[in-house]
Order: sequence, then structure tokens, then C-alpha cells
Amino acid sequence: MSRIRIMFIDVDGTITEGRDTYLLDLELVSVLRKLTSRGVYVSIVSSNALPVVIGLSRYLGFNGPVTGESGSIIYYDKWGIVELAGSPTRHVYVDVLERFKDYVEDTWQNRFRIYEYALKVRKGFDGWIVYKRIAEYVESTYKDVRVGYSGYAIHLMPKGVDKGVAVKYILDRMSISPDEAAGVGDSVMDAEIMKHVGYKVAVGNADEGLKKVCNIVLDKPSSKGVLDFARKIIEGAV
Ligand SMILES: O=C(O)COP(=O)(O)O
Ligand SMILES: [Mg+2]
Repeated sequence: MSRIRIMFIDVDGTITEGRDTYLLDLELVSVLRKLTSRGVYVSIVSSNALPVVIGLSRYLGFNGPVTGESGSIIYYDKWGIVELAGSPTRHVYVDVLERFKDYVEDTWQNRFRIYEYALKVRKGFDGWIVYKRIAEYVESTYKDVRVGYSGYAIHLMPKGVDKGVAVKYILDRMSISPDEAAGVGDSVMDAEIMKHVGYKVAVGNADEGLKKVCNIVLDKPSSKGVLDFARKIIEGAV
């Protein structure tokens, strides 16, 4: 069996069938569930709102702590809700939504967020160009806010928290060392995770900004790549 005791897994673009869909890969879900039955924690680390990822984790049968809002907030049945972020970015979200309304639109999840807010890029616009313009404005106007882009949405994040801070908190609290931990993602927003785990895994179609900080770049895209990796853990091949 592998040394890996916990796998931190991103959702959109990683356990979905591609980076342009929300469809979960059900074959991967069954293999990840098998991993949990072998005693490996599967811990979702996502930019989605906490209710979304708690629901996902519960109904998919995963057993690790769940991180939402890009690392701002964690839920684990043994711990309850753990809030790692300082102050909400709601006022920035309201300002940016108005100022850039021709390029971005609101998302329903914002009603269920506490610290970090998300904006969807309107159809017909290049997400990276819109992200850069908003990041320039926000980071020169609000000193305690950072902007991220997952490929699915633009995220207004409280400074001081990110997916890596959440992963480190979880490893420390569960007394799991980095060389017993894997992190798997698709976007540059997952790069912070890789500072705290030994198995730094990017799916084949990941952002270059993520691949360059990983020590494992999977051959196949999104969930198909993760499927091969998860099977290797079960076989004890990693
Ligand atoms: O909510 C998003 O923008 C992307 O979610 P993810 O962090 O699970 O990829
Ligand atoms: Mg993702």
C-alpha cells in the first residue's frame, strides 16, 4: 500500500470530466470511494461555497475534512466549521460587480458565501484578460484582498488565506506529515496546496502555472488523469 494517508482534491476541472464542464466523472468517484475504504482520507479543497462542497463530500462518500471558499473555511464532522479567514470581501464584490458589470456577472453561490466571493466571466470575453483587469483594480484599491482565477470563476479572496493555508491547518491538526499527503489540481489557484504536500499532482490539462510547481504531471486531462493516479495509490505503485 502507498505511504499516502490523505489526498487533497480540487473539484472543478479535476474530478470533473474536463475543465469546461461541471459533470463529475462517476468512474473516478467510485475509485476515490474505494480509496477511502482503504483508509486514505479524500479531502475536497475547492473555491466553491461551503454548502456545495460539504454536500458533494457527503453524497460522494468521501471522508476527509472539506475546504471551501478557496481555503477561507473548513468543515469536518469531528471539528465543526473552522473559519481561517479574517474579514469578508463582500464590499469588494459589490464594487467590482458594479464597476465591471459588462464583463462579469453574479453567481447564485454568493448568497451562501461568508468570506470569499466569486464572479463569472460573461460569455464572449476572455477570462484571463478580464481577470487581469479586475486584479489590477482590486489589488491597487483594496490592500487586504487578493484576486484569483480558477478557469471557472474570478475569486475575491481575503489576504492571508488560500488553499495552502487550509491544507497546512488540516495536516497539522490530523498529525499527517507532508510526505504522506498528495494534492491534486487543475488551476494556478491550486499551486498553494503544493507547498505543503509531498505528492504535488497536476492533471494533464492544468494551467502551466500549476504544472511548474508540481512533481507529478499526469498524462491525461482532468478526471481521467486522476483516475490513473488513484488506481496507482490503491496498487501501492506510488
Ligand atoms: O469554484 C471555482 O471557481 C472552481 O472550483 P475549484 O476550486 O473546485 O476548481
Ligand atoms: Mg479547479
